[in-house]
Amino acid sequence: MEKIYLDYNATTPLSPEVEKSIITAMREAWGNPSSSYQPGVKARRLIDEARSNVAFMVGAKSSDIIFTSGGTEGNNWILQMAVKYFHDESRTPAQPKLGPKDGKCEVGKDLLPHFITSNVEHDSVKCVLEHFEKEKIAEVTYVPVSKKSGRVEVEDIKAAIRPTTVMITIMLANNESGVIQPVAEINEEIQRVNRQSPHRILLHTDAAQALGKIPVDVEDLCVDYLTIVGHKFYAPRIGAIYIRNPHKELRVYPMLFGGGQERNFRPGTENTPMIAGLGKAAELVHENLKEYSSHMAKVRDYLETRLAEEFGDDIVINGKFESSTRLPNTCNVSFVKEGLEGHKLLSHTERLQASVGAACHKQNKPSHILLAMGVPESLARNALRLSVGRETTKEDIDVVVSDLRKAVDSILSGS
Ligand SMILES: O=C(O)CC[SeH]
Repeated sequence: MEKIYLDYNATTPLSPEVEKSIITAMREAWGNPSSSYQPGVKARRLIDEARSNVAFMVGAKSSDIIFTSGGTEGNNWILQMAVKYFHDESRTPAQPKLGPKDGKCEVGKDLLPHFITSNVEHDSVKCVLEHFEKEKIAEVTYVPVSKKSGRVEVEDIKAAIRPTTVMITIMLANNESGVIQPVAEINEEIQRVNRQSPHRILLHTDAAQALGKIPVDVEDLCVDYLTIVGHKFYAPRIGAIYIRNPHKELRVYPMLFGGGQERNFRPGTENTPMIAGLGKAAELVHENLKEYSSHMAKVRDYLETRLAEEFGDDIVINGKFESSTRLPNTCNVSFVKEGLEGHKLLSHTERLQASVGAACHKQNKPSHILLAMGVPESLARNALRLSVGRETTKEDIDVVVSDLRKAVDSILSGS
């Protein structure tokens, strides 16, 4: 029987237009983009067009966009650039910043850059910062999200600032709960702090889960860096980063060295077909976001209505708070009765394809993100993450709810 895919936060298929653009680029723009003859010129033209479309999607200039292999590279690179920026600035104790106590650095102590982040970040941010701590490359404050909203609070971020704070990195929307983080509010406040200080606190957001679902605009968000991930918005497995005015305002510290591509910021012969696909996907988002978002919200809301009709008080929706908003496509639901662990439910469904949390997390452990939001362990263990896509229909939802009913009954009856 045909499967119903409800794991679009894990990854998305290529949209037909994107697939076509990739194939065309493979066939017609196979040249090295640095070559001056026709196949190379064609490739260069496709790359420039893609850069422009990616920039349009996030309200940036083309020159602010640098292509990468994906979100993990982008997040690693941006965090490493912040460390280099800190030492370049040769921050000295003589220039205290707003700090938790008297705002003074400990004179004579080797200063380490300090990062502020949340406790619900994706591993490609969380693990980098943990590595920085372990290797004594940086200090990190993990600001807990409020259990009343699933969001980090602006005041808690401000309270974490130290004289050595070099970057605040908060994801724009969470991959498991869908909760949208107050990145614009935080950054507007930090811009005020920056205006009163000799040192700039850099501002980054991992926009992986937000792109293609909600509006993402670098000026509205007041970010200095933003991570773009293709395979969450029907593009291929490639990505990009946004840097505000690279080398004019913010210095770019390459992680890779080589043949000069990407203005020497990120060398390596460009992956023209995948970049062309990313550009086409970005163009589709720029043109159709309202329609995509509205459809996904309708279908996700229908899903939650049907789940409530079918299971009543035997389920709890995680991440649905009065004081915060969620991505339009994400539903995180826990089954209350004992024995209904998420992974067991999925093994008993016949048609549903979904996950208990992030694809990169161990499926049989309760999600640290749900625990961080205050979801009791028993419910975190029994959670399913259901994320709808552009093509998901209400008929699909009816099938999924019926599939879950059969799975629940089968587990509870011991069959
Ligand atoms: O499944 C997710 O939430 C992230 C995978 Se990159």
